[in-house]
Amino acid sequence: MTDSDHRTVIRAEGLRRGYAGGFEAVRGVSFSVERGEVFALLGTNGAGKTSTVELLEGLAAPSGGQVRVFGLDPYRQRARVRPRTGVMLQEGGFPSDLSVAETVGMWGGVTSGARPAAEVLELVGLAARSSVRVKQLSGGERRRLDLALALLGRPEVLFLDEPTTGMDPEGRRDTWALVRELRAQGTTVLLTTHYLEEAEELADRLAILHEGELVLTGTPAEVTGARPARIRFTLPQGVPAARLPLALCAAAEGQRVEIRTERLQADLGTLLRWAGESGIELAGLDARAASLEEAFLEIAENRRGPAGRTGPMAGAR
Ligand SMILES: Nc1ncnc2c1ncn2[C@@H]1O[C@H](COP(=O)(O)OP(=O)(O)OP(=O)(O)O)[C@@H](O)[C@H]1O
Repeated sequence: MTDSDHRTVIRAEGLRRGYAGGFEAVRGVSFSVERGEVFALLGTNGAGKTSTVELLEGLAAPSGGQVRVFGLDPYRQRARVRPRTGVMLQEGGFPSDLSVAETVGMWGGVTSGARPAAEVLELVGLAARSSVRVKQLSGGERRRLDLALALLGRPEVLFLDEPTTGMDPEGRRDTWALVRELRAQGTTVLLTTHYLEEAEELADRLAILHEGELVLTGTPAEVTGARPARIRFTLPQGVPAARLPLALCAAAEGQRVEIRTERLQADLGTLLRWAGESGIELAGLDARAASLEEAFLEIAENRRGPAGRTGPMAGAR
């Protein structure tokens, strides 16, 4: 069975991308995306996300391996693949003197089966800004316009490269709601993001890239579920951490204590009973399951090369 009659919409196998000068930004990446799925590609700055997505979009040919979208080669068979995809690049680059409506109209003119401009502007929450010139839009509004253009052709597959960068929290929530709505209508979404919360909110599955290699793939629950939860608090002066119940695997620095556990509920119960019975107040008590951010940082830390190629941690700021 081929991908074109199968549920698999995107398939990357041993994908490589080298740049002039010999640097290889993508080093043997394999994954697949199923129809109707939101798949997030995460990674530190320079991990190779954009280099990978451009191969999927057919903007460049891989230097090794293979990519298929709808069972087709997106580079060599671009004319057949492109009309079925929507691409939101990191930089839209449209003429800044045109109004929002003119920009959408111009784009619609070269898009087959385009949605009406008013409909697409309504979708991305820009209807009230349609007569404003592009150069007068805020950074977040420009991202919405980028998204509007990507949605014009009612794409089966939507590539979103850092879609909410520059958006305020409300804009981000609106965009998340829109992505969920598109998924509910059957659109497949491949997303890159620096916001781990965004991946946690949206992704059915995710992959973490590091220095051009895929180091982890799974659902958000699989990625975080394999890691311990943690409980943090500060003990009152005069109460040493040595007095904590032995069953708790605690590490202390002065009065500040951190417990790492795979049995969050049981250990939290033990701790609270002990504190209650001893009349001890646990200041700043904080208990939480492992987050995607922790999984991400762990990978980035463990794999940081001696030459320090790894940039600042995305999402850690
Ligand atoms: N045209 C190019 N020529 C040479 N090297 C390049 C080129 N484009 C990207 N690179 C390098 O390839 C690596 C991967 O870049 P890429 O933009 O794919 O990473 P990214 O994960 O998207 O990063 P970011 O999160 O910062 O957007 C980086 O080290 C980058 O400097």
